[in-house]
Order: sequence, then structure tokens, then C-alpha cells
Amino acid sequence: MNRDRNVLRVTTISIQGLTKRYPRVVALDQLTVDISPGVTGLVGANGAGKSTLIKMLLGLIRPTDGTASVLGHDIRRDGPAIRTLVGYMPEHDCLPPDASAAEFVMHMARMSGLPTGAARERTADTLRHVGLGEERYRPIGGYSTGMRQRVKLAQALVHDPELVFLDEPTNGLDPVGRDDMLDLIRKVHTKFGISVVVTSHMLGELERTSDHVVVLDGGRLAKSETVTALTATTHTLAVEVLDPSGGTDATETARAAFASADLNVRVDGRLLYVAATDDSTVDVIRDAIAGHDLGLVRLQRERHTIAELFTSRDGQTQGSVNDVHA
Ligand SMILES: Nc1ncnc2c1ncn2[C@@H]1O[C@H](COP(=O)(O)OP(=O)(O)OP(=O)(O)O)[C@@H](O)[C@H]1O
Repeated sequence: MNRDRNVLRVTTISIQGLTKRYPRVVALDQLTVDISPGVTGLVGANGAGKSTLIKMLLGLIRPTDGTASVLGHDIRRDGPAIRTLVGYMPEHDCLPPDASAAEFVMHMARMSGLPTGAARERTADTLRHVGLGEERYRPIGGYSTGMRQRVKLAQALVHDPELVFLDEPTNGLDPVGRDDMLDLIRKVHTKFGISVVVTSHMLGELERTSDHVVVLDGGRLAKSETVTALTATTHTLAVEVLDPSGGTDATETARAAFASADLNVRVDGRLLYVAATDDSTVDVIRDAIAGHDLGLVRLQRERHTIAELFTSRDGQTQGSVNDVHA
């Protein structure tokens, strides 16, 4: 397995002008983007073209126009080769209710070409890694949504792929289940060195899971950036103060003091947000606080969150990415 794992790749997926036209809709429109090793979040509202893109990259549906390569293989010519190197967790439920997870994942391991002994070993290892214990011997029909998602993930990993496509793996999960799944996805890359392309319509999920984010909007590329660049520090300082003598209006006192020192200040609860015009802003804040005998609890530079980058000042999400939830 993983014949090419020792190849040091700069790009896992390269896409040029990829287009898929259906009679009534252009699902993907002239998409050009490169995807590097690591965890890449592919985000977009329902119908943005995420699943269509994944199926084209797997060689399962033919593009109308454009080209792409996955792990160096052309998607038009080399679909079968791509599918031996890549794992796929589809969005919709595809599990046989009467089989157990152990039986189903073993079957998928054998289908990928593994001999019986190796398939059995990989099945046991993979089910353990995704967190399925004794329940793996029970019929899948009785599983919770979280367990079913884990089985789908296990079948995508069982042949030890170099890259996996995970289509909406957190669908239907409650917040705790979602966090567990996101941790698991991160581990797929950090622990096993497998690159991941994970789709979601929830921007907030991508921040902790992904190294890179590609945003699709109506089949077109809206953004492709590293999470570090997207969440770079802002020019806003967050300040929290207290009154050492027990007074309760410390925040309002500080706000008035900052305003009279010509700082642009906004209050949200106990936090004061100050626009940092230059390096002297921190000194002006400290002087204003000391001048009013207040104590400084916190003074830190704010970071963007991915969600707010897609939110305009009045709190509305921008453009037609408006089904994308924070
Ligand atoms: N086989 C098909 N025939 C016709 N139209 C299709 C087909 N498959 C997808 N589409 C359309 O292409 C567009 C993109 O669909 P796609 O499933 O790729 O979006 P998505 O971003 O994965 O959304 P979702 O999260 O809802 O699956 C949608 O308008 C969809 O209705």
C-alpha cells in the first residue's frame, strides 16, 4: 500500500478550468485551484458544487470542460488508479443495515485488493482508530448517527490511502459528536500522514480542523487561503479592566478615558475593543487606565475568526455564501 507515500508532494490536487454543466445548472464553473498536502476544508452553501467536485476528482463523473490531476493522475484517464490511492466517505448513508461494521469494513478492505489476513488486520486497526469498540460486531442498522459516520470514515481509510475525501462528515451530529469527528479528522492527518479534503457548509468547523480553506460559491472559486492567513491578527486590541476599590463602572470609566484620548473604542459586555492605529496605542491605553486608578485584567491583539471574515459589519453574511453557517 501507499506506493508513493515517500514521494514529497507539493501539490496533491491540481485543477484547471474544471467545469461541470448539467442541462439546468452549472454545478462547477471554470474552477482553477491547487491543493497542497495537509487538511483542506472545502466549504460552500448547499449546491455550491462540493460533491460534484469530489466525484469528478475521483473519476466518477466526467467534466464538461477543464482538467485536473490527483496525486499526479489525470482524472479523465486514470480514475481507477486514483481510487486505489484515495479514500472516499460519501455524504449520504450507504451502509448495509444487516451487516456489522466489522463485516462491512472487512468487505471494503477485500474489495480494495487486500489479501484476507491483511484485510482482517487493517479492519481491526481502522475500527479501533475511529473509536468503534465491541459494538463493531452488532448490525449497523442499530447504530447512532455518530457510529454510522465512524463506519463510513473507517471504510474510507481501510486501504491506507494517501488522500481521503470526506463529504460532510459532521452531518447530523450533535455538538459533542461533531467535535469528536473533527478531532478524528485532524488525527487522520497528524497521526497517519494522510491528506484530507473535508467538505462542510459550516465555516466555524474548518478553523480548528484545516490547514487550508477553499471556498466555493455557486460553482466558482470564492477564496483559497491558509487558515493562518485567514485568521491573521487584526488591528484591534481587546481590553478588560477592573476597579480595585470595588466600583462597578470600570468599563464605562475606561471607555470615556479612551475616547477622550482620541482612541476609537467600542464596548461589548466587559470588553473594550480599541482600534490600534500604531505602536503608541498600547501606551495610550496603559496611561489612560493608570490615570483613572483602574486595574488592567487583559490587553491583547484580536484575531479574526473565519466566520467573521464572511460577515459584513451589520452582521449579515456577505454575497450568496449566505447559507454558510458560522
Ligand atoms: N446529477 C445531477 N444532475 C443535475 N444537476 C445536478 C446533479 N448533481 C448535482 N446537480 C446540481 O449541481 C449543483 C451542485 O450540486 P452539489 O451536490 O455538487 O453541491 P454541494 O455543494 O455538494 O451541495 P450539498 O451540500 O447540498 O450536497 C446543484 O445545483 C445540484 O442540484
